Amino acid sequence: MAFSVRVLIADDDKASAKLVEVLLQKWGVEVIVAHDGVEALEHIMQPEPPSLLLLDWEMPGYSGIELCQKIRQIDTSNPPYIIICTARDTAEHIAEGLNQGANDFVTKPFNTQVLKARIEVGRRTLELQARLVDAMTRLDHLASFDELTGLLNRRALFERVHEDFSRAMRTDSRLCFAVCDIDWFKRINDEHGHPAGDAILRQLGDIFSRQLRPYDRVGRIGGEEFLLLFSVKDAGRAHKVLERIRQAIEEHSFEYQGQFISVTMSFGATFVIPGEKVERVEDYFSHADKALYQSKEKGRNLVTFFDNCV
Ligand SMILES: Nc1nc2c(ncn2[C@@H]2O[C@H](COP(=O)(O)OP(=O)(O)OP(=O)(O)O)[C@@H](O)[C@H]2O)c(=O)[nH]1
Repeated sequence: MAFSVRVLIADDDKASAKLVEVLLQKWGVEVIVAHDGVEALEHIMQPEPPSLLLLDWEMPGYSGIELCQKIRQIDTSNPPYIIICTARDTAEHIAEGLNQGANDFVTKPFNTQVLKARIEVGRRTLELQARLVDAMTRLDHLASFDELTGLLNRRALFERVHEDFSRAMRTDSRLCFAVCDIDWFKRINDEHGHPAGDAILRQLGDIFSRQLRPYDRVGRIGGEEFLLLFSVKDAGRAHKVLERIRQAIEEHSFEYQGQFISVTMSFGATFVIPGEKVERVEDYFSHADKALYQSKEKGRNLVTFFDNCV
């Protein structure tokens, strides 16, 4: 399907605006009309604004040029395509319009063929812009999220963990920092195949997302290792949260191509209290890792807190 644009015609000359409106509608373009600069700006500031603007140079409220200046100050990845319309077609005027942020210029009275061609140029430019924005959004997503589980990847997670730590220190709030690792995952891969292992990782991503609140942090930091960070009042409650997650995993029916596979995870955690000597994320990570090691040593499928393992 052809990429479609919504056009705003801003012109205080009602007859001229009507003429262009009828033409554009005949060409299958969706149109909105404003008869002064203020009304035009209201449309432009809507959450889903028109993407192509045909602005008359001279209008009450704001002129087309003033609107250009205002629009170009808006920080957006999807700026509108602006065509200034005017009878002033000297080189100075054209240059001024373009310098103030217009993309193109059409002279009045309109030549229908030229107007149609210029709108088509705008449509093509907006289509390219939309594709670029889409590609950038997908790249941003790939840079921060683990493709398999849909959770944050290591780099993006640690960035957020550092931010959360600084905030917790400032606001004197407490956090639980936990690492967890699938038990006997090599054996699972060997017995059921690597794709089955991948399916387990994907299903774990769903379990973690369901078990934690949207503002808690969870990410995949290595092959079968995850990191969780959530705010909690005391170590007792932190223990309950992790126990609940451990149990949800133990009780979940992991399924791959009709096979049901038992999966458990071991957890190592530490409770973060602002003002304590240890303040570096890396130190908490190492404490949680030591506690995880103890969970593995004690038989797996366990939650161990660092305080209980030194
Ligand atoms: N399917 C799949 N397997 C992975 C992935 N990343 C790491 N693994 C596997 O995870 C396994 C980890 O094995 P080990 O480090 O020996 O640990 P384990 O078998 O889970 O044993 P414990 O941790 O001691 O309980 C290895 O076989 C890796 O190949 C992945 O993305 N997909």
